[in-house]
Amino acid sequence: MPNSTVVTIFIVEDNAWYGEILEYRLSQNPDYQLRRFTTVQACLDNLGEKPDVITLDYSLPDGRGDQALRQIKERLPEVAVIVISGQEDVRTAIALLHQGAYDYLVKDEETLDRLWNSVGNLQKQLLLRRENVRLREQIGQKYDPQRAILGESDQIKQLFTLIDKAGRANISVSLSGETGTGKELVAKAIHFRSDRRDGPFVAVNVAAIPGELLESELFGHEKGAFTGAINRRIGRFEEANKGTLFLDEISELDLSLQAKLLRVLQEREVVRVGGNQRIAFDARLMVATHRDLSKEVQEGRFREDLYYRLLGLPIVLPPLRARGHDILLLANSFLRDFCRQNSMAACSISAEAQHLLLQYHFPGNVRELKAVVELAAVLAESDTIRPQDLSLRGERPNQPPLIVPGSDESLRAQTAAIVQRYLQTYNGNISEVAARLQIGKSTIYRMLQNKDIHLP
Ligand SMILES: Nc1ncnc2c1ncn2[C@@H]1O[C@H](COP(=O)(O)OP(=O)(O)OP(=O)(O)O)[C@@H](O)[C@H]1O
Repeated sequence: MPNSTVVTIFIVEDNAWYGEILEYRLSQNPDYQLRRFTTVQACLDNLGEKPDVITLDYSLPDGRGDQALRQIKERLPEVAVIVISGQEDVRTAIALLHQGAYDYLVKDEETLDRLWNSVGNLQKQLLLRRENVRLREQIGQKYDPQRAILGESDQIKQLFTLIDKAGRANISVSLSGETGTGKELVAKAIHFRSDRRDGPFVAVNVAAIPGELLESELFGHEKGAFTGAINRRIGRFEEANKGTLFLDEISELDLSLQAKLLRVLQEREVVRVGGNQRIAFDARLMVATHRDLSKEVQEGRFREDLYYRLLGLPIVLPPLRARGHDILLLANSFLRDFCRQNSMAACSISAEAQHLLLQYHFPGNVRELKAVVELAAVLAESDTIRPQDLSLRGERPNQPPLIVPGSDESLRAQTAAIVQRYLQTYNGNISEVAARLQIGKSTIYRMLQNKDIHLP
């Protein structure tokens, strides 16, 4: 069954005429296996058939959509429920999405197309999931994140060789490269190629944790070790037992913690803050930094003995601007994924925009490229991305920089700002805004639910 392309869909609709229309539209895909019910109870009675998708009329004779949704989800948490309502009600939509509905559609002239797209997207996700399960079963191992590293340039080919070597040898690995070049991605790839792949991959960004909390984050603490230590907590070293511990931005570790880390690595034991028991750990260490660690040593900010202990196999990630046509390969891949995930028409990049991307210096590297391309897909007024849709720093001096390096949040904030502007212009008319931006109404409802935007 996991390999099958069939999607089982229940249509729950008491209006016979409308039910017929929905069934007719969906029946145009021969892979959709359809069943129709007119009451919540009849739907519940047949959940044993394990439908993949349920389209649920909000007002059924024996129950409202939210109650029905709860009952369905209690019994079949995996099923995707698309609620179809007679009238648009933002509050209800938000509540339903919050309750786990996959989508919320309003009965209007576009419902059939939206339903078709929504179910189409679900089918793609479902098939991917099934394929994934099948492959895992077939090769008897977990998904290989090395496949997630895209690139055909010589630099990336060399990187694959190093990942392979690092996967086979159980030595420390130190990754360096500018922000957003893929250091964490590579660390994960090495972990999943190593014989520790069945153990955990634990990542800690040293720079993101306040100094006073870092020691307990890494090594754990005993109950009452300090104000606020209400319970005992194991640290990341213990958590990574039998797996890999990835310490990002290692150069930000202060000198006193550097001394503690060195001792832990020498003795292969940790002592929780406020405790005295020595706890052995078995984790492979990988570290990353965007700084030149040897320079940090020279300038006295990083201990030399720790540096040599951590260095292991050094891997340097090239900046994106040095990867030639990989830029376009990555851009097209990010664009395809983004359009698919957001039910947008597939976009392409015009020759002029491609030229611009190839010329740009990408200080935020792959992370920046991803954000630029996704934002361009939102801003583009047709299905082709043109140079004016690309928010490249320094390209348009009159505009504030749209993408902040190192921040995945920036795209979200920018998208929200655009949607908010449109909502303002179109007096909060969600259908109008969705149509103009070519995004699904459910995307807007989700943004409202997350309080990224608000109704004017
Ligand atoms: N070669 C690649 N193929 C596909 N995606 C990539 C590639 N390199 C990086 N990415 C994506 O770019 C983003 C940034 O990657 P990652 O977090 O690994 O970078 P980093 O070097 O660890 O960044 P930082 O130094 O800021 O922590 C992630 O979304 C990652 O999946």
